[in-house]
Amino acid sequence: MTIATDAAKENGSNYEKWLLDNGAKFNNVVFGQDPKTAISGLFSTCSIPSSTLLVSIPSSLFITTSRSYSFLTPFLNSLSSRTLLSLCLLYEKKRGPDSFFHPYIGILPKNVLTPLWFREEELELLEGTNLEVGVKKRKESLIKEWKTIRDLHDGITWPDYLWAVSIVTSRAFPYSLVDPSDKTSAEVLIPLADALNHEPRRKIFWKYANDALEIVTEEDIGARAQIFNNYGPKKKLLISPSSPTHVFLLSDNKVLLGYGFTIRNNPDDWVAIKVSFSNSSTLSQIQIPSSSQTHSDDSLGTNGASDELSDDSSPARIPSKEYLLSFGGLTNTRHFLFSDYLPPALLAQLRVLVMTDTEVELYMNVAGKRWCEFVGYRNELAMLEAFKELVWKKISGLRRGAKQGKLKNVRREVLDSVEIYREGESKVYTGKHALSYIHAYEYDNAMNDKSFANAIKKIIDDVYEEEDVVLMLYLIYERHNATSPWRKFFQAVDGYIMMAESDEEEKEKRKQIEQLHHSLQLGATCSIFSDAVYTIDNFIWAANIIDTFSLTFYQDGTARTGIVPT
Ligand SMILES: C[S@@+](CC[C@H](N)C(=O)[O-])C[C@H]1O[C@@H](n2cnc3c(N)ncnc32)[C@H](O)[C@@H]1O
Repeated sequence: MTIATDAAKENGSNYEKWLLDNGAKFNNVVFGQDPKTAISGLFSTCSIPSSTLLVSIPSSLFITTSRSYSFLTPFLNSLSSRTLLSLCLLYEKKRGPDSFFHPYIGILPKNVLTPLWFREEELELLEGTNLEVGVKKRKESLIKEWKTIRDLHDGITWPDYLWAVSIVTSRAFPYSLVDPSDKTSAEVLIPLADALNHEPRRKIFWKYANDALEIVTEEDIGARAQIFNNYGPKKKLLISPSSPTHVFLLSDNKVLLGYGFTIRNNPDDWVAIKVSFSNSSTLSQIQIPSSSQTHSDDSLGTNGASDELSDDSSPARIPSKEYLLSFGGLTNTRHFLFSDYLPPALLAQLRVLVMTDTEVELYMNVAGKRWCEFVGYRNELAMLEAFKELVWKKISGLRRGAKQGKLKNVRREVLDSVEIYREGESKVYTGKHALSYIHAYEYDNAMNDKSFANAIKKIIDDVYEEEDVVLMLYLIYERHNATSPWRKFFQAVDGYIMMAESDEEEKEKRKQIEQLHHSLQLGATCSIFSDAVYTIDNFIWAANIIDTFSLTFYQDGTARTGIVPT
């Protein structure tokens, strides 16, 4: 969220005149304020069809490091391009009315509420989130950079520097837009183009032509509607575990860190999650860092993310597992989780992590093209447990952090913004990814089958309370369904018998099942549950399957039971 000052508002008309006098073009577009949020942006004056040029800004209005700023020379090889551009902006600001850019600088916000501007107490609100560690690191590195340049321009204070960097972070465009051959991470400030606010997935196109940046809408815009930019990638990205491109999607961690606002139900939300390997393959040894790394904040363009295995987290201490991981191209332990996307590489890595020695040995001989998609039933269950543990550690960290936040000395806008961010992160962890993976005979599946659900409701009062029984009946029901999607699984476990510890135990189990069978009065109530199919032996079979293959998972904080069939 930017805080527009009165001075900035007053300067608005000067600014517009400056833009027009210097060749900027507005095509049925005006500056305005969103009536609900009071955020300034660009609005249409009439309806605008797709493919229309909205604004055009000549390059003479751009602030770039390629202008001749001689004070930059000693720093060209030592400072980041973002810092260099920040120095140019500060230089223009210090020149006051003598600067050509004075009208532009006058409309820039006095602060940008990214976490770099948070007070100590406000930073506590980030505990347990992806940003917790990233923000501290980012601030430290900025302070270090500031110390190297603070004597320039007759002295640069930390607040001056923070302001300039925040303006660049929240408003600059990648320089490659102006010069596609530029492979550096240089950025450029483009007045007017930076007046557009962000909305995910908006179809807008920027192009550099005739020495000007042109912004073209790729969708129809209604009359007097706000015109949005999409600060994220303009092309649909393939989400691929081996490609870092999906980190360009502007999830709330990036939006908050780079631009100082958050988006409720952001469709582009993701979280970074990291698996650490240790010397043992037991579940308890899975170490999840208290907060996974985050990426450097971003401009209106994109930034890459690098990933390295630290010595500590290297699987090298388990030679055979290390071999399996490198064979499968799975040495990158950082993954990006979306609410509806679970990276296959993460699951494959967890399968390796939880492998027993026997599984490692067997798998070394058979690992082929479909690498680590499935190792075995035991392994699959252990892998899901590991995944659950990993995700639940993150969720409980988020919950703990939410409670710890002290509300004293916390600004309302920061509280609201962080709350939306935390909610988004939590939704990613509790999203459908794990549940869709467990395409199991779980309660919801069963109750989605109408004839089964109707029949069940006749015999069980509280179906939710009796989830296990529903699951047992559903297993038998599906086993006798010729087109069941789980036929392969049924074949694999056809002769499955439960090994009781003793005869006594076996007798006791049988007795309990007989009692259950009797109490349900199945055939008498409903033809679906015919006595010929719902025999005591089939009940025992279903109970065995549940005992062996079921696992508990959590949906919206409630424990549910499911079976992993393949
Ligand atoms: C490139 S500027 C956009 C124009 C800006 N609103 C202005 O008045 O100059 C980026 C800043 O606009 C604000 N912004 C952009 N999109 C927003 C959104 N969807 N919700 C809230 N604030 C937004 C944030 O303060 C962000 O740092």
